[in-house]
Amino acid sequence: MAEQRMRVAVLGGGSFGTALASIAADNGARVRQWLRDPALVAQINTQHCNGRYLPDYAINPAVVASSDMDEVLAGAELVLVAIPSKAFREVVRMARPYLNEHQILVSTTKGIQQDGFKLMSQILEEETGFTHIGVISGPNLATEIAQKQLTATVVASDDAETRTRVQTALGCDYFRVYASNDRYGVELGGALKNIYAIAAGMAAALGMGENTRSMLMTRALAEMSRFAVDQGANPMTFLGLSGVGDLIVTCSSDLSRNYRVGFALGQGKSLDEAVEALGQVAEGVNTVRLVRDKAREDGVYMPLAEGLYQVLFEGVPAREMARMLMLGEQSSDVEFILSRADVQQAHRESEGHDD
Ligand SMILES: NC(=O)C1=CN([C@@H]2O[C@H](COP(=O)(O)OP(=O)(O)OC[C@H]3O[C@@H](n4cnc5c(N)ncnc54)[C@H](OP(=O)(O)O)[C@@H]3O)[C@@H](O)[C@H]2O)C=CC1
Ligand SMILES: O=C(CO)COP(=O)(O)O
Repeated sequence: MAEQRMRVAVLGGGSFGTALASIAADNGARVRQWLRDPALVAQINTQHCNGRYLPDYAINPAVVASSDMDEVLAGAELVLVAIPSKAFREVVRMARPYLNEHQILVSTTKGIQQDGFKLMSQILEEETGFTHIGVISGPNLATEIAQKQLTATVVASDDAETRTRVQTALGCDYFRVYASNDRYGVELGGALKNIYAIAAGMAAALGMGENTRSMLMTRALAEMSRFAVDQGANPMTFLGLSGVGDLIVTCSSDLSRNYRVGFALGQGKSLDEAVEALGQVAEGVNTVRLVRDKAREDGVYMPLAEGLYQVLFEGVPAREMARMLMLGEQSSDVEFILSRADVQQAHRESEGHDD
């Protein structure tokens, strides 16, 4: 039986990487976790605790941490990369000499690389040229996974073996893994929703109510779908856990770091103060800049991303931006049913009749 244990490597010692490593160990896998901080390595190995990122979590003692990439990757069949987008490529390059084409490589990271607007699995592909590549994304607050709250995620890959192996490695009685073959759509949803989580946190701090949050989330979904179509992706994927599912959790919970950054901004803190106080990655801060620029470049209408960008980087007060957004174009609810162009045309015709 022992020789059938799956061998899993996790790169990253943050909250999500730690939670996933422990789930795989709960499932009986042999798990090695790579992190660069030797003090944290020692703490995980001796106290089975990650005091910096998940202090109250009892990590499965079978997880063995190390700062030695060779040791962590040797013999691994499945490699989960849980490193923030800014350092993702750098860490994959460090790992590259110890990787081989038989391994399954999966990104868990919900961010975008500025250069070329690349998603993380595209970086995995570029750096390795391997075929077994996938992503995990969904409503997965690490702190709740650590509490073994019932949770679901999506593994997305066009490679069936990748999907199945991840479902086997991570699926258990508190963590369900659904499958998708739309890797780009699943990954894009995970990255985009962080933008709107910042806006939702800000709205909450400003005392805005549930109608407002509901409007924000639904219009966020419309905006994300518009962007997905522009990028050649299938917006139907956003109806799943990695789209609307993740949007709901991240826009509703102060366990989300993006939401917390937004909340701090809404309380009047500067962006630097909010990010500093968080002490962890809030991918949405970078993503809003990249998506806003890309939307402008491609002529995609994204008023929420544009508005948030102006609040974050151009000093427009959040309340003033909310007012401007409320007075903006009143368009179609679901554009796949009634197009924006049709609504705009009807307005023009109505104005013509009024003359
Ligand atoms: N946390 C969550 O609830 C979820 C997170 N995610 C995604 O997972 C990704 C990883 O997140 P998470 O675990 O939460 O991140 P954290 O911010 O909790 O931790 C980041 C980890 O990456 C390491 N790291 C950062 N920069 C480098 C570098 N240059 N070289 C080596 N290691 C580095 C950090 O090491 P050090 O401590 O030494 O800086 C730390 O171990 C994020 O992009 C996030 O979007 C997805 C779903 C849920
Ligand atoms: O992606 C997440 C939950 O699904 C985690 O969100 P934050 O990165 O905002 O904490």
